[in-house]
Amino acid sequence: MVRIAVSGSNGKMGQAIIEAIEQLDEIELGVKIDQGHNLIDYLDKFDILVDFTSPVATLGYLSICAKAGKKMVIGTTGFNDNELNQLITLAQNIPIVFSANMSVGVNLSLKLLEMAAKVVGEDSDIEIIEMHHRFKIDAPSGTALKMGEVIANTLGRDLKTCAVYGREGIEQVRDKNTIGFSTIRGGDVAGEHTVNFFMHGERVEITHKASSRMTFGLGALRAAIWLDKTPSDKGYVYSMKDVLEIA
Ligand SMILES: NC(=O)C1=CN([C@@H]2O[C@H](COP(=O)(O)OP(=O)(O)OC[C@H]3O[C@@H](n4cnc5c(N)ncnc54)[C@H](OP(=O)(O)O)[C@@H]3O)[C@@H](O)[C@H]2O)C=CC1
Ligand SMILES: O=C(O)C1=N[C@H](C(=O)O)C[C@H](O)C1
Repeated sequence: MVRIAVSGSNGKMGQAIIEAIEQLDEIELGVKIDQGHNLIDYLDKFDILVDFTSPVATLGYLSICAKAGKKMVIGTTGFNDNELNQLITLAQNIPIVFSANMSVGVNLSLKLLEMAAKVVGEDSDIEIIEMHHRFKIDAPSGTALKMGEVIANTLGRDLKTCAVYGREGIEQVRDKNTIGFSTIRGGDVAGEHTVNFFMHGERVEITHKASSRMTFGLGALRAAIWLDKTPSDKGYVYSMKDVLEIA
C-alpha cells in the first residue's frame, strides 16, 4: 500500500486527488497538508507527496522532501525560470514526477503534436489556444507552454524567442516562425487546449478537452504508484511520458 500525502488539500486539485484515492485499492491517504500544517511534522505518515499548489509552496515542500528522502508528484504550474532551476536542483536528491498535465489524453496529444510538427510544422502558422476556469491565475497554462515547447523543439526553434503571447493594436504581419498563444478564462472550464496548424487551403487542429479534474487526479496517482517502484536514492525529474511509457 502506497501512503499518499496531499498538499493543497483544500484546493480544487487537492480535493480531486482525495476523491481519486478513494477509487484505488493500492493507495491510501496518509495525511492532508494545508497552509496550517508544517510538513516536517508529518514525515512518518506518507511515502509520496502529491502536490498541486503554487510554485512557492511546491519549492518549500520539495526542499523538505529532498532532505527527508520522500518522493514527490508535482502538478503545480506557473514556475518562472529561476524557480524551475531550483526545482531541478532539489530533485537531484529524490526522484519526482513533474508534469504540467497529468491526463493520459494530453500526453498522447503531445506525441501527436510532435508528429504534426514534423509533417506540416515548417509550412504552417502555429497557434495555441487554451481555455480554463475563472480562478486560474497563471497564463498561458503550463500545458499550452509544454505544447509550444514540444513543437518548437521538433522544429529546432527556441520557444523563448519564437513565442508570441496575445496581440493588440497595429502589428507587423505574422512572422511565419512564431508560435502564438491565446488565453481564455471563464466559468468552470476544467481545461481545453487546441493547437492549430494553419496551411494554405487547409488547417489541422489537435484538441484536448478535460471535462473533469478527475482525469488529472487519477493521472497523478498513477504517477505516484509508478514512482513508488523507482529507487529513492537517486534523484531525477521524470514526466508523465515516463509514467505512460510514451516513447
Ligand atoms: N498538472 C496538472 O495536471 C494540473 C495542474 N494544475 C495546477 O495545480 C495548481 C493548483 O491548482 P488548483 O487546485 O486549481 O488551485 P487552488 O487554488 O484551488 O488550490 C491551490 C492550493 O494550494 C494551496 N496553496 C497556495 N499557495 C500556498 C502556499 N504558499 N503554501 C501552502 N499552500 C498553498 C492553497 O491553499 P489555500 O486553500 O489555503 O489558499 C490551495 O489549497 C495550479 O498550479 C494549477 O495550474 C491544476 C490542474 C491539473
Ligand atoms: O489550473 C488548472 O485548472 C489546470 N492547470 C494545468 C495547466 O496549467 O496546464 C493543467 C490543466 O489544464 C488544468
